[in-house]
Amino acid sequence: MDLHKEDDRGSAKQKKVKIVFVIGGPGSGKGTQCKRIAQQFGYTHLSVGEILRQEISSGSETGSMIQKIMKEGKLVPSDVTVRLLQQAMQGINSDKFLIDGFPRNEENVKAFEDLTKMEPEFVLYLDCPQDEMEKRLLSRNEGREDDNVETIRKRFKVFMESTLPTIEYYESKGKIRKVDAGKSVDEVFESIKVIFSQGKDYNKVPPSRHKCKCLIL
Ligand SMILES: Nc1ncnc2c1ncn2[C@@H]1O[C@H](COP(=O)(O)OP(=O)(O)OP(=O)(O)O)[C@@H](O)[C@H]1O
Ligand SMILES: Nc1ccn([C@@H]2O[C@H](COP(=O)(O)O)[C@@H](O)[C@H]2O)c(=O)n1
Ligand SMILES: [Mg+2]
Repeated sequence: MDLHKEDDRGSAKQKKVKIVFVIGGPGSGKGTQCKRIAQQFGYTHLSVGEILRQEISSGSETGSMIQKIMKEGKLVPSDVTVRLLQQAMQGINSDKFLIDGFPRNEENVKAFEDLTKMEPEFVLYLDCPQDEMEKRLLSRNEGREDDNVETIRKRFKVFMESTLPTIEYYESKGKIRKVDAGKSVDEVFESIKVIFSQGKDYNKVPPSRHKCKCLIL
């Protein structure tokens, strides 16, 4: 991604943009925690699900394609997702992005790396038991078309089958920072604060010790 800024003498120099991905199952609390992180640590929060929902609201043909996929709990093709994400990033003058709900599969990872030539500083993984996530989603009440039992279970399946391999990929690069997201909002944020306050070596998960608390339905 071409992100440049002018220095004091007017010459263009490369802007160092820091990216943190935030992943976790549906209802693990990504949006809730990202709002707090953005506020406390000065990140720009971009929810990829929200960017896709905005495209649906625009009434475009791409939006209606996205709507059908979302209703099914499936994943939008990565070229579409990453193009919309890149446009959103380019429209904001920030050097710290918190990208919520991305990547969701290996295709997302590849499309992001190919298009932007950037890598995340680290990946925050909110690990939450599935029964707790289901309970949260069923009482979320935000009018989301995908918050019904049938679609929620499809989304869990997609998480297990497609997103967990991306967690393993970033684990192999030492980039996963895992927190127990099954606790209260305040308790989860306490663990997250430690990660964002300390150096990037905090809470690395040794590759062989990674375990997800989700169950396949
Ligand atoms: N730690 C928590 N304890 C109890 N409820 C929570 C917690 N974190 C979030 N919630 C609630 O659970 C619901 C889902 O949270 P949130 O929208 O942040 O999840 P998400 O991971 O962004 O989900 P999605 O992937 O569907 O966008 C919300 O109603 C939120 O208020
Ligand atoms: N990288 C992504 C992110 C999201 N989607 C689609 O949007 C839905 C909602 O996402 P939330 O993060 O708001 O839960 C998700 O179920 C997918 O259909 C996607 O395809 N790719
Ligand atoms: Mg969310």
